[in-house]
Amino acid sequence: MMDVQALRTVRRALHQIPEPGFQEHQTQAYILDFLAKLPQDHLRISTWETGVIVRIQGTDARFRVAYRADMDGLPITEETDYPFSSQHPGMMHACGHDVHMTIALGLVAHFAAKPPLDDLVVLFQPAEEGPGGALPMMQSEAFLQVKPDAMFALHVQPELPVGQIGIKPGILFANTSELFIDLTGRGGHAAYPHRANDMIVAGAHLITALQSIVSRNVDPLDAAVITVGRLEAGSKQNIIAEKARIEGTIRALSAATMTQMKSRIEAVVQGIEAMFACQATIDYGANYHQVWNEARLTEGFMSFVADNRLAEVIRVDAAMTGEDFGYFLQAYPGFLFWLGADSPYGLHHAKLTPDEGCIETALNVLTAYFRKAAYRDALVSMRST
Ligand SMILES: CC(=O)N[C@@H](CCC[C@H](N)C(=O)O)C(=O)O
Repeated sequence: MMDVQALRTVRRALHQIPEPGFQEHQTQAYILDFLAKLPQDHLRISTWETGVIVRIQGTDARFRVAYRADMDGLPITEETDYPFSSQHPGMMHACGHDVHMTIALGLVAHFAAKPPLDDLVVLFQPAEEGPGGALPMMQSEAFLQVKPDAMFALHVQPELPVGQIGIKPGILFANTSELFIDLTGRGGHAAYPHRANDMIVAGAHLITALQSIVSRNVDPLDAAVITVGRLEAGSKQNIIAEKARIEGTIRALSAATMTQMKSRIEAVVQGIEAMFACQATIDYGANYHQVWNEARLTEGFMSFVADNRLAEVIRVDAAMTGEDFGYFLQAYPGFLFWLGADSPYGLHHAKLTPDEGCIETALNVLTAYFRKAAYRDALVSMRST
């Protein structure tokens, strides 16, 4: 394995250059530069949009498996005390994608020097936070040329200690949909509310009404979330706002509940239109398919990691996070696991500080798993059923 200090240097370099989805140009250039310095005999490197696809030729390939890392940052102003904090104002790697990419680069470096049995494809995928790079990458010619038999990924988990891995078969992450609602009324002077149509008041009612959907319409034994993360309205304290924009996300463990929530949102929005005599439009933005871990591969991986004492494996509950890796897992068997990264602040927080020790844990687990082709039995049994 590459030495730990060199990998920390890679993570810190990537941490400094967070970029929005499909704008990961500097990140892509860094990755390509890193890859160019590795032994090239068994590597085939291509790009797709701002992503990178690396194929490592196996020595006795019976299967082709893929490992995916996401690349984009978030529009958050970093508040860590890192000497290597973000150099891109207003952007931060606050979801651990810098760590994910470092692990993927460590994996390529390891197998470039001594190739695995099966073909291993390592994907650097843009735009996980939005608008979603997995689906278009999966449909791209570049990906179809390296179509795998199975796919794997991880996500850092600040709430688990370093050395622990959290996973379960079946659903791990929720179905998600973005939510953008634009309200249009009539602007005017603050002193003449009766001659205007105030979209701040309409927006405030709408946000409150949206909260009733999960609490009053969804079966309490079913898990669902509606979060409004952004509200934009008005220009000055004494001007009545003509427009309001509400941005949020909807999550559900079942696709049927997602459909039900959308139809309730539409009814509530129609009610707001009637109540405030305004016009509303709804846009559901990017929708991510649930992350569903294939049972045989997942159970096999859990036993492999535990039996070889590579990490402490715990069976976790499903989470309401989303991941466009869910699209890959809809089409290809595989799994995603949580990697303990022990940060006092969570994902999407300006002070997220994952413990870099998690990089070593991940590489110990993944290099052993791919080196031993420990997924083969599960794939063989899936072929025969
Ligand atoms: C792991 C994680 O935090 N993923 C994101 C995925 C974003 C999905 C989409 N942009 C949305 O907001 O619905 C998450 O927020 O869970």
